[in-house]
Amino acid sequence: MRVLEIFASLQGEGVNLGKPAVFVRLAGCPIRCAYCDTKYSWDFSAGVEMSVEEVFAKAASLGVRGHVVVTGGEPLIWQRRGLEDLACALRGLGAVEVETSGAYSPTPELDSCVDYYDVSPKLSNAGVKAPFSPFYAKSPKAWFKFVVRDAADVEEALQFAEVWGIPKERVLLMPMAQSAEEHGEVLKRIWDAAVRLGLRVTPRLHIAAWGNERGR
Ligand SMILES: C[S@@+](CC[C@H](N)C(=O)[O-])C[C@H]1O[C@@H](n2cnc3c(N)ncnc32)[C@H](O)[C@@H]1O
Ligand SMILES: Nc1nc2[nH]cc(C(=O)O)c2c(=O)[nH]1
Ligand code: SF4
Ligand SMILES: [Mg+2]
Repeated sequence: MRVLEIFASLQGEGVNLGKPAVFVRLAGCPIRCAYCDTKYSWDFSAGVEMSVEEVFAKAASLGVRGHVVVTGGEPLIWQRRGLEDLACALRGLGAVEVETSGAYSPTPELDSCVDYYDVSPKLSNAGVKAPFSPFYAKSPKAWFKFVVRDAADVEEALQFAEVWGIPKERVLLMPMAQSAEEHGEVLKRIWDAAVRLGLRVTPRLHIAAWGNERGR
């Protein structure tokens, strides 16, 4: 697998917000959202080639236990090429959370070693057409993080959830932002729509604290 970075931080997004965690960021993403804050991950040949054992050893050496986040790029492109073994090995450090666009359903082998899917389905604000696998709507391990920047996006997120049968309690709205300033502004823009439509909002903790600093 090609690995971009392995670091310790707080989970800054989603249902596990605030938990200390080890992050493993894999290279490559074919989806290419306009708002992506990790464009350096798109290249499939970025990062360095590492074995499952090497990734595990580096992740374990950081000393954080309890939670592991596998992200990218789009980590599911590494299915059948080591991702299943990696997820199962990382469980030795804690619960395994996979960050994914939801474009690809997991293999049964991957699913057996994942504790949480942090799915971020793509709305029109991504500026691309990305597929969405209905697998996630039915998975008790999946939570849905919609990137929104205004009230219209909040409406679209709710519609998406309704169309795909995603339970409303599993929906989290997340501000589209790459700086603390932008983060605060977008929170204010989406606030009233979230209240009106009964949707939960979670911040991006690392963006509020550090901006879009790599390794945070
Ligand atoms: C870089 S992606 C990697 C995982 C996967 N490719 C995905 O999109 O879920 C990690 C998370 O960052 C979110 N994200 C990327 N750019 C963002 C931005 N500018 N504002 C808010 N969230 C963003 C994505 O929606 C996703 O939830
Ligand atoms: N602190 C922190 N939390 C995160 N949760 C998901 C991230 C990602 O880039 O996938 C991320 C990230 O890059 N940093
Ligand atoms: S799917 Fe994720 S990594 Fe890929 S471009 Fe979109 S936000 Fe970035
Ligand atoms: Mg990130």
